[in-house]
Amino acid sequence: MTETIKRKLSDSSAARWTAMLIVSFTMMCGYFITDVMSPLGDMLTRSVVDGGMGWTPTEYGWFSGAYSWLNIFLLMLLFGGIILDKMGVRFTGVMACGLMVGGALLKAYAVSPLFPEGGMLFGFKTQMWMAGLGFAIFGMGAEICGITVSKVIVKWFTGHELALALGLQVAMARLGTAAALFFSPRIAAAWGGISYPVFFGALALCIGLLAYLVYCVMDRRLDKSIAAAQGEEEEGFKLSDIKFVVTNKGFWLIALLCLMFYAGVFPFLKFAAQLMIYKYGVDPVMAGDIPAILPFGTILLTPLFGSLYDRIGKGATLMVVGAMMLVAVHVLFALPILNEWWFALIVMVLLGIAFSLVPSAMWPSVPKIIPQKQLGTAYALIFYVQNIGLMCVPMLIGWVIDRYAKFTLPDGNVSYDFTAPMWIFALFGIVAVALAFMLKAEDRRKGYGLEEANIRK
Ligand SMILES: NCCCC[C@H](N)C(=O)NCC(=O)O
Repeated sequence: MTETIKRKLSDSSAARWTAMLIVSFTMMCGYFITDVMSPLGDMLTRSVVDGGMGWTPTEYGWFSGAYSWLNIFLLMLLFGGIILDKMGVRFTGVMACGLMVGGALLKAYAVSPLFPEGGMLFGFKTQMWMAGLGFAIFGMGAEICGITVSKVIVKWFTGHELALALGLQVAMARLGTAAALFFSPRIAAAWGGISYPVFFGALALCIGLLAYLVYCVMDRRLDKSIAAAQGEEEEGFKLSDIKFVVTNKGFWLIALLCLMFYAGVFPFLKFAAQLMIYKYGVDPVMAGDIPAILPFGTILLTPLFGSLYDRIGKGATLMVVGAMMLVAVHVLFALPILNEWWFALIVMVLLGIAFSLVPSAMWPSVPKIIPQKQLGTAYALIFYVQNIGLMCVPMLIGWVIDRYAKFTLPDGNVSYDFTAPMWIFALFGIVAVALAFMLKAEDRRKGYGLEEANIRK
C-alpha cells in the first residue's frame, strides 16, 4: 500500500520567501510613514519667523506619542488581535492597510498649507491635534498590520527558517525607517514643505496595499494546501485564549522587556535628529543621516542574528546582551564627552547592534512560549504593552525638554541640552536588562527552549 504525502504550499521555499517579501514590503511602507516626521522635529519646533511651524517640544512629544492613542485608549490593538485570530490574515491585513493610508493622508493634510493656521484647543495648536489624529489612525493600522505580518510569517515559516524570516521582515521595515530619516528632510527642503514627504509616503503605502492584495491570493492557496495536507481546519479563536496568554509568566516577561527596550529606541529616534543638531553640531538638513545609520545597521544584522538563533539558539542570551548594549549607548550619549559627529556615529552603530540583537531573538521567541492558535492575541497584547511606552515616553521627553533642557543663548537663539532625556532613556535600558535576565531564568525553569535552535534537524 502506498501513502501519498501531500505537501503544503509553505513547504516550497520559493513560495514562502515570495510571501515574506510581499508582506514585508507593505510593512516597510508603513515604517516609512511612522518616522517620516522624526528628522523634521527641529523644523516643526522652530519659530515661524525662522521658517518653522512654531510647535513647542511638548506639542511635538504629544504628536509623536499620538501613534498609540487609539491603540491604547480604544483598545484597538486588542480588538485587532482578536479580529486577526477570528477573521484571518487576509481581511485583517487589508483593513489595516486601509487605515494606514487614511491616517497618513489626514496627517499630511494637517501639516500642509491647506490646513487653517492659528487655532488652539486645550492649550495646544489644532494643527497638532489634527496631525495627531491622522497619526493615531495610521498607528492603529500600522500596529494591526504588524501583528498580521508576524502571524503571516509564522504561518509560512514554522519548522523552517522562522527567525531568519522574521529578522528579514524587520530588516525591510528598518529600511523604511532609514529611508524616512534620510530622505524626509531632503524632500521637505527640495519641495518646500513638511507635508510633501508625508504625501509621498501615503502614495508608497497605496502600492503596499496593492502588494498585500497580491499576497491574499497566495494565502488562499496556502490555506487550501494546508486543509488538503492536514484534512482539518485550524481551531478558531476563543475568549479563553486571552486568559491562557495573560496567565503565562513568560509572556509577561517578554511583553515588559519589549516595553522597556523599545521605549529606549523608537521614542529616542523621534528626538535623535535634534540631539545631533544641538549636542553634536550637525547641520539640520543632515541631522537625520546619523540616526539613519541605526536602521541601516539593523538591515544586515537582524537577519544575521536571526539566522544564528535559528541554527544555534541562545535567544535569551542575545536579548540580555542587546539590552546591556542599550544602556551603554544611552550613557555614552548622556555623558559630556566627545561632542563630535563621528563619536555620535560610532555610538549609533552600537545602538544598531543592540537594536538587531533584541528584536531578532524576541519575536521568534514568542511562538516558543505561546501556541500558534493564540499567537495573534499574544502579539497584539505585547504590542499593546509596548504602545504604552511608544505613547508616554515621547510625551515625557518632550515635556522634560521644554521644562529642563531648553535655554536661551546670549545671541537670543534657543538651544537644548539633552543630558536629562538621555539618562531617562538609559533608565529604560537598565530595567530591560533586569527583565531579560528574569526571562532567561524563567526559560531555564519552564523549558520554553529559548536557548535552543529553531530549525528542526
Ligand atoms: N516605529 C514603528 C513602531 C512599530 C512597533 C511595532 N509594534 C514593533 O515593535 N515592531 C517590531 C519591530 O522591531 O519594529
